[in-house]
Formats: sequence, structure tokens, C-alpha cells
Amino acid sequence: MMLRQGLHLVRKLYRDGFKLTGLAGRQSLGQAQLPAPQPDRALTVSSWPFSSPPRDYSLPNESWTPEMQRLYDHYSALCEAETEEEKKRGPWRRLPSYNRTLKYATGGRCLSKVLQAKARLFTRNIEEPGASFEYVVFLNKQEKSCVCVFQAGHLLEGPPGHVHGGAIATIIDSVTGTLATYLSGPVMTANLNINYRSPIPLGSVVLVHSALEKVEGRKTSISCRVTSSDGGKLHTDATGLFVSINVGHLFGA
Ligand SMILES: CCCCCCCC/C=C\CCCCCCCC(=O)SCCNC(=O)CCNC(=O)[C@H](O)C(C)(C)COP(=O)(O)OP(=O)(O)OC[C@H]1O[C@@H](n2cnc3c(N)ncnc32)[C@H](O)[C@@H]1OP(=O)(O)O
Repeated sequence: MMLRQGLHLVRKLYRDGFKLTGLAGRQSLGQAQLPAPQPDRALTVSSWPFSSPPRDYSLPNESWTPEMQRLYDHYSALCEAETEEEKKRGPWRRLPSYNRTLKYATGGRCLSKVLQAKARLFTRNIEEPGASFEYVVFLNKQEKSCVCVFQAGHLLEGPPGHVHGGAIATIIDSVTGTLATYLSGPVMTANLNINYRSPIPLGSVVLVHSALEKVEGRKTSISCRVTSSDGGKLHTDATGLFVSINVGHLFGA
């Protein structure tokens, strides 16, 4: 029963273009496993499977530094118009971000209801603004790329005063995984290869640039570069391999 409900919700989200999960309309380049997306249809609030409306974590909050806000404003000004009256400004689109994905997609039928209710997206599971991952992703449909403005909070410390390598890997996996999902539909990370070139100071704002390299059958390859906010310093470069899955994979089907 739970499995059926879970699959139904996942399929509905993919069909409706992922508007509520931060993935704006699927344009599958890889193997089609689900019904064709309808990118212009937004999910209505009644489709949201939880009792309260979701909080969009990718909007500015009081913890954002002036640099974070400046970059947010910069890319927002280049975003597509959201209403018909608004003038089109550019090819970018801000992806909203929520701390829950799907009530039943948190690990399959082995999870208890208690665990399902408590499950939270790893990068959004600390409520204190600015404490861990503050980020916003902008997608460029034309270039099949995205940029993430990322402010690393004090709970992400690794070497004294600098960001933990696992936290850097997490944000890279999330950003490249989001781009791969947007381009190819449901995927999972099969391989992530990371070169740490220079340490990232805690509290600083960096840019995580991701771009499509190639799609080969079920495999989507994405490249990634983490730079200082002015682009002058390379902190990290990476490549990610994402394999298209049937969503039943997540439920042990
Ligand atoms: C559906 C998702 C929905 C989520 C909701 C989204 C909401 C969005 C909200 C917020 C965005 C946040 C975004 C976060 C993103 C995070 C993503 C993760 O961290 S995912 C967790 C870590 N990854 C795993 O746990 C995978 C574990 N591995 C597997 O499950 C399998 O190994 C899998 C699916 C990757 C592949 O298994 P096979 O059986 O389906 O396919 P085979 O035949 O093995 O491989 C297919 C092809 O890929 C190559 N391949 C597979 N693994 C490879 C590897 N490690 N290196 C190189 N090639 C590999 C193979 O050689 C094959 O290639 P040839 O077709 O023959 O050319």
C-alpha cells in the first residue's frame, strides 16, 4: 500500500514537472521511463502531500552576507519572467528548495512511518539560518548549466576556519545531481570525482558552476567548478556520473 502511494506521488511529481521540488520541468535527454513531462503545469497546493505549506529555503534570509545577497540579486535580474506581464530578462531560473522531498520516497518500504515523518533533505536539515548550507541554484535551460551561490556556515567546519571536504562534496553532489535530474529525469549518483584545489574559508560565499558534458544512454555526465565569488580563485573541480533509474529502484521494486 505504502509502496503504491509512494510510486504514485513520485510519478505525479515527475509528470507535473517537479515545480514543488525545485526542478523546473523535465526535458529528458536520456531514456524516457515515465510519462512525458508537462513543464507549464505547476502543482497546485492541494497536491502537496504535507499538512503545512512548504518553506522555500532558497530565498534570502537574515544570515545572508551582502556578497550572497549581491549574487542572488545579480542572477535574479537575469531570470525569466514569472508572469505574463513581466518582461523577459534572461535565460536563468531560480529553483525553489524544500527540506522534504517526498513523504514516501525516503528509503523505501523498510522505513517506519516515524522515520518517514522525520526524514529531511540533508542540505536543509538545520533550521538555524546561516548555520550550515545556505544556497540558491539558478538554472540556465539554454546552456544546460546551472550556478549555485553557496554560503558555508559555521557547522560545516573541517580544517580550522575552513569548510569540510565532505560538505564540499555534498554541495557538489546536490548541484550536479539537480542539473542531471532536470536534464535526464530520475537519476542517482554513480560516481563523483573531486579535486580539492584550495581551501574554502568558513563563512565565505562561493559559486558552484555545473554544466552538462554528455548524455550516453542512461548515463549523464556533469562537470563542476567551485570558485571564489569573483571567479578569480578555483577551489574545487569535479565530475559526476548520473545513471537514469526507474523510480521503483528507490522502493526496492
Ligand atoms: C530519483 C531521485 C528523486 C529524488 C527527488 C529529487 C528531489 C530534488 C530535490 C533536491 C535535489 C537534491 C539533489 C540531491 C542529489 C543527490 C544524489 C545522490 O546522492 S544519490 C545517492 C548516492 N548514490 C547511490 O546511492 C547510488 C547507488 N548505486 C546504484 O543505485 C546503482 O549502482 C546505479 C543506479 C547507479 C546503477 O545501477 P544499474 O543497475 O541501474 O545500472 P548499471 O548497469 O550498473 O550501470 C548503468 C551504466 O552506468 C555505468 N556505471 C554504473 N556505475 C558506474 C560507476 N560507478 N562508474 C562508472 N560507470 C558506472 C555502467 O557501466 C553502465 O554503463 P553502460 O550502459 O554499460 O555503458
